Amino acid sequence: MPVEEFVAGWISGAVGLVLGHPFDTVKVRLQTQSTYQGIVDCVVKTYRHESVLGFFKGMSFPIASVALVNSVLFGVYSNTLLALTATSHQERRAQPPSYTNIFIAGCTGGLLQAYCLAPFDLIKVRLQNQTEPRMQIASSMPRYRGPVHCASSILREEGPQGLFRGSWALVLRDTPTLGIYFVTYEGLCRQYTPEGQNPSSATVLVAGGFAGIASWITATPFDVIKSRMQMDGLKGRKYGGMLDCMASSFRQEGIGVFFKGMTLNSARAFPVNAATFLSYEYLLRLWR
Ligand SMILES: C[N+](C)(C)CCCC[C@H](N)C(=O)O
Repeated sequence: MPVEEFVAGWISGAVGLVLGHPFDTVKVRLQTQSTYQGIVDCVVKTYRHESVLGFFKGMSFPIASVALVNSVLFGVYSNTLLALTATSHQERRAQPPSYTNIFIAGCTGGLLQAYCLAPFDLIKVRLQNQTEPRMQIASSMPRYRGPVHCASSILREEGPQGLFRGSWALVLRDTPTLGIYFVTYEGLCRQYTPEGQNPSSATVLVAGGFAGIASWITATPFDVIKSRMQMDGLKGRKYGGMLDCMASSFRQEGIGVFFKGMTLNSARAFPVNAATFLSYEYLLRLWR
């Protein structure tokens, strides 16, 4: 089993993650809290109240887990393609796999990475939603002191299954949309690269960026539901389950609720995934 893909997936994921975290924090807050009027309002309030550090809340666990999550995504994707088409990463430029196989491999990678991601993503979302400034008076101490305290509190208060809250919505969000992700990336690379050659860095950046946007636009409706399910349970249970969460969000806020955070998801997706694919391709070529 080629190991390079796993390692390249890990490093490239970390690069993308740091770049995109501030966008992600604002998005999570807009999706789950109704105190903000919009992106600008949320940015201003976060900055005033919590300084620039507020935007980086909840980042340490994703950094630690991106190794696992992204290496599972890229590693499973590449190895599924190997099983389906009997071509390794090096051979794929000369013998390009069909889009159906790329889609199936992307979905398989997406499904498995969603399960690894679930507990880390939950902790990230809970920490991002703490709006207390870092330095404070005892009366407004945030509920969680950090990622480890957050994980242990959830285990204690909500049980082990509490750590997987929202994981169904996460699986539904990631499985088809990671198929779309790789199909878009490959499609754009092929479009702009002469046959049999490796795509140029500019092509990889643009194809990666648009793959991220296509995947995040389609993922946003389940992303909203996922974030809301993850916050549920913090102050008692509000939703009877995923379907109930969808129905009651729709009833209260209309169809627009499923598109909350779409602008930010797309704005974040371009740089994050351009960087991810560029470093991924670069590392794999380096190790050949
Ligand atoms: C499938 N979905 C769009 C949800 C995620 C795509 C993941 C790509 C990258 N790790 C990122 O954070 O943008």
